[in-house]
Amino acid sequence: MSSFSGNPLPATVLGYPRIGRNRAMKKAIEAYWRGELSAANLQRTVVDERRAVFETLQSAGLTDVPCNDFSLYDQVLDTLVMVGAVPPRHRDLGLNALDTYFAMARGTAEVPPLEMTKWFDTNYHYLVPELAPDTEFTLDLSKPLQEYRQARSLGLEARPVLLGPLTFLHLAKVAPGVAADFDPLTLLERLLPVYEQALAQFAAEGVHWVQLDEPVLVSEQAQAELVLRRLGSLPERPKLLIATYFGSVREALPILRQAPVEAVALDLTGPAESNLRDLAGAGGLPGKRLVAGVIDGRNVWAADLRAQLARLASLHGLADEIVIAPSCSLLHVPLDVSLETGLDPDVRCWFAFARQKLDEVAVLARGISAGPQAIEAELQRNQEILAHRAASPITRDPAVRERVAAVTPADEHRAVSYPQRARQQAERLNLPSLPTTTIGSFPQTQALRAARGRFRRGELGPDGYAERMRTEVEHVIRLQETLGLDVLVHGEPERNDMVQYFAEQLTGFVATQHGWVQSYGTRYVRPPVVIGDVSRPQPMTVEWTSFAQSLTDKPVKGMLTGPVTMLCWSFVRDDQPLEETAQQVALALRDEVADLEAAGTAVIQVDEPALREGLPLRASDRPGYLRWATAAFRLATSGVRDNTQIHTHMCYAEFGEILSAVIDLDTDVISLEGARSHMSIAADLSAAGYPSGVGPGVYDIHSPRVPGRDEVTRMLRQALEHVPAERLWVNPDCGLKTRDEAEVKSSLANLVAAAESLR
Ligand SMILES: Nc1nc2c(c(=O)[nH]1)N[C@@H](CNc1ccc(C(=O)N[C@@H](CCC(=O)N[C@@H](CCC(=O)N[C@@H](CCC(=O)O)C(=O)O)C(=O)O)C(=O)O)cc1)CN2
Ligand code: MET
Ligand SMILES: [Zn+2]
Repeated sequence: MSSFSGNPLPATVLGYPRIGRNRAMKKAIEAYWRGELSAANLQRTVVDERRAVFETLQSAGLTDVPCNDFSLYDQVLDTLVMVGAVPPRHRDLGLNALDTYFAMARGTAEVPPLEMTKWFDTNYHYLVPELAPDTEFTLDLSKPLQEYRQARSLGLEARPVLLGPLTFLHLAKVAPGVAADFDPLTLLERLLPVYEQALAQFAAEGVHWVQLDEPVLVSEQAQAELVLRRLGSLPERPKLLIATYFGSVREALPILRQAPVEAVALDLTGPAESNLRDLAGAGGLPGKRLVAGVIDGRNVWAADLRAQLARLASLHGLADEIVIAPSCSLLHVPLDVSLETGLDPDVRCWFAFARQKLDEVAVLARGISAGPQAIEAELQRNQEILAHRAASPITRDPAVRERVAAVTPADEHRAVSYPQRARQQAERLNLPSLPTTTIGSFPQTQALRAARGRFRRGELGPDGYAERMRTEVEHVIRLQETLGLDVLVHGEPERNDMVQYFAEQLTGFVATQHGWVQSYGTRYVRPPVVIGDVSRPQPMTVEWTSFAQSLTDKPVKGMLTGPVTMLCWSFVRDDQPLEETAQQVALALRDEVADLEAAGTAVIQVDEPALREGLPLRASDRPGYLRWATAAFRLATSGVRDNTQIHTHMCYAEFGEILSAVIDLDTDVISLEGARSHMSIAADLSAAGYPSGVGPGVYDIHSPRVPGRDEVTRMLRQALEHVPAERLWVNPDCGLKTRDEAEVKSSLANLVAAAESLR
């Protein structure tokens, strides 16, 4: 589609990716951290990349463009700064505003950072505000105003995006040292005046519209009426768009209808399509603008434009005005599919990344304003692409389907129960009590990544690359032996990422070259795409694991990524239930597990860090999800002999709601993250009747801080109050890939010393 020139169309986006062209933001911010770029030059990059996005949005022909959706790290952190809620420990460092910001994000030698956790059910992580009964709020509107003024200088009347007060308070946690029963929502009366001042300042600046993001309305309505009434009834304010996303608003719909605001954004994709029925049933949004989220903002499939036009037509009369948009910020999809020159063009055209989604909203807007005949050519081409995909043999593999159909309940269960297996495993492995291990990855150094870069560019041949990786594996094995760890790992040096690495080897997935999506701060991932039935043409990890095992007498753990995590961190098919794809991935992994076992691997870890993240936001959808998710994991792992030990690992989780699912996985050992409350997870698991081995992470790998021996010993003593010694494992709380070798050495030495002192 060519770029637009003509009247602006009733089309917008709720937010756009901010990683910059060619990952410019990552590169600039990390250079600043290393002291290689000045604050002024960092700011220059921000302005340049911000401008590039404004220009992209403008050239796509959108009527309304957002601003303040850019960020140096995270939009929740930006909101925290906007309302002046910097925690005392970061404020007291006495740093300038920029360095205080990064101190909250990353911590310093003196103080830990804010906690990081998942943004709803996505793979994006935000920083968790810490609030206390005495938290005071003061307004700092400089960032939103700066972005607004930049847009205006480019001839754009942009719409500042603010995270709304309800969502901000819901996402916050109780500050350290404050009673756990303190409810941040009680600060609403103190926070609302700051939002009122913000709206007043925007009005004084001449801002037309402000977008308040309140995704929490999808699951929580407490105080919503009050907030919308208070902000809506301000005398001097810009028009207000209340943006909801990640699901249908149900109970919040009457509140949004009644609220004295000018516009509401609703997710109308996937299961949230029920918003459409509810809207019609409720009599629409009279007197308001509806920002209709008809384009899926979280997945990468080209939209069915004709179907969306029909859906938009059904909205006729339900609002005063319809503006077409993606269902949520485009933060969660890659920038531009036209960069993917490595993809088969016949497949590439099935996808729409952020840039292509702009064209989709624009073309739909044109179809609505000027009639479908005005976009006949686009509709035609779109139908051809969809028909081509539906008929493509790539999408269906009869052999895979037959195998899935033949799965029996027996395939999803270990032959004997845990106590019996545990005895046989203990005999085979002969481990000391409180066995020590790590979660899999060792530091992914710049040198390793550079070697992979040279390999990709053809400057290093496959043999040279494999040799380089073997050298690394050997180094990691020797290091672990020197440290005295009990169950070793090969270190995962050959993996670009724990999901992409497997996707690159499985039929049915495609990986991208440039499809970066922000995961947190300056850490990005390239989620692969499931385009067809999944199968495993050949073993994926056996050579590396066997090589590592050949170097040592200690057991080396095989290391795989589980079916649920493979799907949660990929873009999934929209033409079949997730459950079916999960079974396909599980069968591929089951074969890998069998091959590892046949090669002599006695311990196999299948990571499921995303099990919690995949939990549906709505409680009523959860049991169904947990049923198929745990079944897929067991399908992948229960084909082994009794004396093969299956581990899993989970992180980034509030485990409370999934404890019984964790038990249902029926693993022999689980290692868990729990940076804040390490040992309470041990208590919770044992209270829930968890029967098998558990390694509650004894230190936080997200921070460069090295834990002392006594600290680790203390943690283990706490854990021992809940977990009997013969079932307690000693490990960090996640993989070590983001750390450097010096930190890893000292931390693991202290970990091993602590375990030994307790034996
Ligand atoms: N998929 C996924 N989701 C996840 C996690 C995860 O591990 N994977 N963990 C949690 C999030 N944590 C994360 C932790 C670290 C990184 C991370 O380190 N990302 C790297 C990129 C990792 C990667 O894909 N690396 C590739 C490409 C590296 C690269 O940039 N290469 C250069 C070339 C290097 C050179 O020639 O010098 C280039 O392409 O320009 C590789 O190693 O092969 C980064 O942003 O820097 C991401 C997420 C939750 N979600
Ligand atoms: N085995 C993986 C690693 O150690 C597990 C990471 S979970 C995000 O990196
Ligand atoms: Zn982890």
